[in-house]
Amino acid sequence: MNKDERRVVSPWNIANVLTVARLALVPFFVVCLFLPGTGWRLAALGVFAVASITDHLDGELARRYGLITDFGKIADPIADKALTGAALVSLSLLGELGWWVTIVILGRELGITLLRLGLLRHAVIPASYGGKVKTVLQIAAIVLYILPGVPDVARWVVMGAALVVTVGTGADYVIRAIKLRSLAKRVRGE
Ligand SMILES: O=P(O)(O)OC[C@H](O)CO
Repeated sequence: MNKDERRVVSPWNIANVLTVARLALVPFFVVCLFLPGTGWRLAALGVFAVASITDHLDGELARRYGLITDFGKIADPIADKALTGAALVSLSLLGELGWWVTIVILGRELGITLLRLGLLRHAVIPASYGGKVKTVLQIAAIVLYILPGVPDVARWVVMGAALVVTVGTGADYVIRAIKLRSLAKRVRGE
């Protein structure tokens, strides 16, 4: 074991603080989105953009400075889901996005979160590369829905891609979880 592996990383590091800050921005984003007028819409877009940038930043800082913690591996996807979930539900409540899209995406996100938490005693399942691509696509689609005047076809193409990757990566996590569980059982000799 080298010095770095022995080093204990506090969960209260800059990467995790950014993750928690993203979570804290969610209510401000929702309030701005529901307030009438283009000014508030653009404010909602600004808050959403800042929160989304922290998604990229926290992972980058954690990797670069060795700040990867189990707390971060669990909290980062939860903060992402809270932000995108709040945006999707709000857009559906405003009548700007079909409820079925929100339900499919939230169903996948909730299911994978429960799967992650359920497997915690065996291992922490971090976000996969596909999961990160999925989040970027969801964020891009949501931005197109929030921005006034974007053609419907552009919104649909990006949201369609987000839906496909969301469901596909969800299935991939389920397969990984099944393999992990049977491996853990074999190790315990069950
Ligand atoms: O697909 P998930 O559940 O691993 O979530 C991915 C994260 O949101 C990427 O930052």
